Amino acid sequence: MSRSENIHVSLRFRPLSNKEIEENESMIWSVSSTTVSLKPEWAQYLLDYKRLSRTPKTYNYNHCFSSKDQNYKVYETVAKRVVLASLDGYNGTLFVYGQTGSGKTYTMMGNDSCSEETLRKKSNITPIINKTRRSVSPIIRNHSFTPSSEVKKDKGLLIFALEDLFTHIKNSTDRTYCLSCSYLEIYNEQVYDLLEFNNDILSVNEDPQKGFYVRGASEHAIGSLEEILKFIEKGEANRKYAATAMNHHSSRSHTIFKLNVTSVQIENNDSNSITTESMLNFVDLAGSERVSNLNPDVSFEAKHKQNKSKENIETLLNEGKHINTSLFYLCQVISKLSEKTSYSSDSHIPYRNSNLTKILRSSLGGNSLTCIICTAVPTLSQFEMSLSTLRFGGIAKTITNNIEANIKSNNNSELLQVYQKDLEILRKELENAQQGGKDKLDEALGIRKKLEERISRLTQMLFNQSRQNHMLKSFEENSQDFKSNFWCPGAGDLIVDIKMVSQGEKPINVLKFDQKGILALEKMRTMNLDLKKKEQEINELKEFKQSLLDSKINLKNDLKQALNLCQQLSAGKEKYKEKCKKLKKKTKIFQSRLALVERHSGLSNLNDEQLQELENFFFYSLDAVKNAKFRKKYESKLNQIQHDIVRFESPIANKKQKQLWGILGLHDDLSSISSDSESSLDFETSFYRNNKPDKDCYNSFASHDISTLIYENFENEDIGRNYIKNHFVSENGDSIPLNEIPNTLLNSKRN
Ligand SMILES: Nc1ncnc2c1ncn2[C@@H]1O[C@H](COP(=O)(O)OP(=O)(O)OP(=O)(O)O)[C@@H](O)[C@H]1O
Repeated sequence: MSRSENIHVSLRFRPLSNKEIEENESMIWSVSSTTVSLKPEWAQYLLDYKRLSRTPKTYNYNHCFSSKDQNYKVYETVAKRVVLASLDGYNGTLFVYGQTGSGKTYTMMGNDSCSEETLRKKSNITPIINKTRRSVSPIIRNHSFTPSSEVKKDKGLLIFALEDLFTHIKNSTDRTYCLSCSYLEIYNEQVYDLLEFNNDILSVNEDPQKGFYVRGASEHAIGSLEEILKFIEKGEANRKYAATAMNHHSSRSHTIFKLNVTSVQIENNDSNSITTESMLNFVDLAGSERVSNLNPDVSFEAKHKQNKSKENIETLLNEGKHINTSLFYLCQVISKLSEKTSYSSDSHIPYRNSNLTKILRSSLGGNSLTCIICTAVPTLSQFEMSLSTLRFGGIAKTITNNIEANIKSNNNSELLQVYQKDLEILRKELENAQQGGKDKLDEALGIRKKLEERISRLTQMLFNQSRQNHMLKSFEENSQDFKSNFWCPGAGDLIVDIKMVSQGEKPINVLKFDQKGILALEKMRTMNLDLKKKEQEINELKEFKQSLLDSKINLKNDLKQALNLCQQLSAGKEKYKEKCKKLKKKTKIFQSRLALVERHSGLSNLNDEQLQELENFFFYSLDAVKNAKFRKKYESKLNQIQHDIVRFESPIANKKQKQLWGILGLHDDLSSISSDSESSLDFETSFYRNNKPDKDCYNSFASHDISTLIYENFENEDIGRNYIKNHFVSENGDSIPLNEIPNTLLNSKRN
């Protein structure tokens, strides 16, 4: 069953620093247990100097802490509840928010030493602007509040929380707890692992079930408080700090210390146990800062002989830019969450804008008891920055989270049941022994020792079991990663085992395997084999897919060809149809002709031969008819022509006739004339000339007559011809050769 709970917000002002006291800075805020307001005289002052536009309001929070309050009070008042709830399976987040130098790291980490070692280091601290990680513990940081020799020890909330947790775990008799931790840093928007420092950038991934998580972050099992403090110290040594005007030891990154708390409740009566799993986040944010506050304190630097290089300033500016940007996105998420209605969904909350908001996703509006401690500087000079922090806190406390304990029911192994029974028996024995008075004291102590041993063994077993489960889960989730981390080149399927790792083979992100981890390795080996098989199957499938693709292409081409063929066929079909139509028509005609033929010939059912004969006959007749038609046509034309000839010839003939008759008459006349041939010839020629007969007529008649004339009038032909030659000329005056006089005329004359 989940329940809603608003984010718990408290406000804390730090005391004035030595420097601020020297500069006569005043504390302008008055603080009660739950409210913060400006002191009236300072409110008026700020209004007068226009640093405030209207009368300031009183700010309410779940708790407010004055500059005199110690970390312990803060822990007891606001953090303890969240921390202890983790033992019952509730996720929790404690985070500190505020401007740079306002006491966030002090609140979270304190200024107390965790070990003798760190105390020894204290005297060697040289706060410098650095780009790289330094081996400086947070708990040995140099405070300018009191002389270093008199540093007042004050543990941070994280240390109080861990101490509290371990005390509770120790006192718990019905549950066994397993703790593991990881420590992350977001520097310039990149996520680093502070416990496995190798400068590898980790990615923040999203999982539908888990939500956002940092992939590849190392997780370390914790056996004791000392162990965990060592991890913190290691992480802090890798964290980035730098000196700025506001803080000589300013955090340049956001850090998230994650504590996984798993508990197993041991029931006496049955083998079922309740397992709870929770996550506690301790978030120390880098402080929002003004660019003007970034310059390192010159006097401080001079004191420490520190060179203020241009490069350092650029680094600081870049860091400041990233810090402010991510804080801006955090404020944006907070603001959106405060506006969130029951209708709006998470998709409207811009968690994805930065790694910080992604990592804090479950703490802001998710399943987590969240407690924000806003830290502020109470001075007049930092008024605006403090106001901004107060507003942030005001908005954040309106955000509601849905909280639900992460409880699982779990079946333990038979061994676990045996241990449970053993424990029960031992407890009873102890009770009996304790009741037996002094005599039984030794016995009771012995039983108690046994009981403690069993408990310790059981704890160890549960812890290993939980670790193993955790690892197996990780293997399943990140099998690919594990493969690449543990794959030994050239060793086939073999996995690098612990020995090889210890011999310096150096796989990256090595998990420290305990004996139980070997089991997990075995499982991983099997998984690798499975993976290989799967890869082979995938390859085969890929090949099959390729062959399918090839045949798809071939089929496509075939289809194209078939389509073309279809098109051609359909075009041919059209033609064929047309032809069929024509043939049908012809057949019809033929049939009708055939019928005609049959009707006229009186024949029926003619065979092919007969038909052929008929056809020949038909065409022959047709030719004959055609010829007869032609002949008739041309005969009539011929007649017409002949008729025309006659028509045209008759006047010529008449004329000829007339001329002939004239010639003949002349001839007679000539005969009767005296023998003076020359005169008759002259006459004759002159006649021709005067009558001008046409050339043909002249030729036809004259030649004949001339021959006759020659023959009849000249005793010698040559003399006659010469004569004619000289005197017989054509119409145009040329003399006509005798051989050209047509003989035909002679015939016609005779006729
Ligand atoms: N409540 C307090 N009591 C005594 N000293 C304090 C308190 N809060 C802060 N300080 C001192 O103020 C200085 C700045 O504090 P701290 O480094 O915690 O600031 P911060 O908010 O973490 O700054 P940044 O964001 O720059 O890291 C430190 O020297 C710290 O010891």
